Amino acid sequence: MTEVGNSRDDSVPLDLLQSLYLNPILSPTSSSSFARSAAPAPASASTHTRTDSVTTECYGPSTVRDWPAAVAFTTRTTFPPVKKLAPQQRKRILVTGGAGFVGSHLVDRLMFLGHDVVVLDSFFSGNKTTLSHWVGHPNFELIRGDVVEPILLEVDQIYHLACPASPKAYQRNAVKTLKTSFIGTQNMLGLAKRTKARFLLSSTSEVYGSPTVHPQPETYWGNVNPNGPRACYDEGKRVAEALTYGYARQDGVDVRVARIFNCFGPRMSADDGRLVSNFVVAALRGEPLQIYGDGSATRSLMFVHDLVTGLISLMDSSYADTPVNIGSSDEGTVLSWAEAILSLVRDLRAAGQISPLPAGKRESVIEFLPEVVDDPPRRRPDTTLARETIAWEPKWTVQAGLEETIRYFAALLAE
Ligand SMILES: O=C(O)[C@H]1O[C@H](OP(=O)(O)OP(=O)(O)OC[C@H]2O[C@@H](n3ccc(=O)[nH]c3=O)[C@H](O)[C@@H]2O)[C@H](O)[C@@H](O)[C@@H]1O
Repeated sequence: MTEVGNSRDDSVPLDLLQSLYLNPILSPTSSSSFARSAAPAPASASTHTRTDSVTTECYGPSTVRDWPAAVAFTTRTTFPPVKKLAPQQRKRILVTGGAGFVGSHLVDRLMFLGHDVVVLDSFFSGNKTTLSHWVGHPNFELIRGDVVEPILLEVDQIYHLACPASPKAYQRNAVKTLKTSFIGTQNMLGLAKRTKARFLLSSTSEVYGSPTVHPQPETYWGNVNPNGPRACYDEGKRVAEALTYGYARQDGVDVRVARIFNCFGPRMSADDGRLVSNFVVAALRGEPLQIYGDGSATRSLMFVHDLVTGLISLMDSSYADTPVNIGSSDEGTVLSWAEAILSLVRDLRAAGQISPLPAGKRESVIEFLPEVVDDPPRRRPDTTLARETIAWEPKWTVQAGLEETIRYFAALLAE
């Protein structure tokens, strides 16, 4: 695969995207000018060069008159090349939670496509390093702020992603998760109403709870425990959906809702707590892969570049009637995913693509722990609607996505 995207207009070369999360870490010597040689620029691309600084010879009395232009260091950063869009095509896009795992990949894509991107993030579960490569770019703005506070901005589109997504993170502060889902979504819908921006809510497969219908179509209303440990997220996202359609019906806000199914990829944090990051990190460290329960629960795994393509396709489509499942049909048991990850790590090690096991460590084993409360026993999206309305379906195999993720974590752990 050389391009990522759904159509000619929204495609970005894969190696450009990779250069922002993989190449610089894998080859430290290339870090100062990464993307330049590895990645061909798209046809109509412009490169911005930032030069902060002036001279390093400013300490003698003769140069004092140059103050304050002179500073004591010189930095020079070449930004990755971005498309140059005509003013009528170029949008001002707000991404809440843009410093998070999914948000940062979405921001990379929107930046490469040539838009003006504003990120609003509280850094509760996001991380500044995911976007550091754009800081200072004229098309990019990073605001530290919490969506539970209203904000005044002028934008054309809002991708509302802000909310911790891993069960470990969203259960850590259940009330905060609920406030983010309700008040945060209300604030962003209010902003959409005022600015007439199109609004996309990142919802979740967790609105289906422990499903009694399989696979899950958007018409299924779900089976959620309203007061269990996952309720803060499941019910939070359900009320966020209700609010979204409330603003659409009552105030004419132009809305889209994506129900996201088990996404993984580079930039998940090593202690994120979800299946793929936990198993990959454990396998790389030579520690046990811990399965909660007997490993028979199923999940359908989707690689992050596919998700981002789905989000952009949905935002830019005319389909606004109902939520749309964005997920992969590649369903497997938790045990089968653990075994697949162990075997891929073994193969990549044998091929010399990642470093050998740490000294004194043996290859990981699988360990079974007690199951967690209300863990959905199975999950697979029915993606007919996505195919029919936004012409989207995943292009990455789970194996290709896992290999990319393993290389990323191997590089991260080696740092
Ligand atoms: O993407 C989704 O559809 C939703 O799924 C996730 O929830 P969950 O499916 O429980 O995600 P994981 O924490 O990755 O767990 C998947 C399965 O693996 C198991 N698991 C996870 C981690 C681990 O170390 N061991 C283990 O056995 C879990 O018990 C569960 O059965 C996230 O909570 C949501 O943000 C997201 O919207």
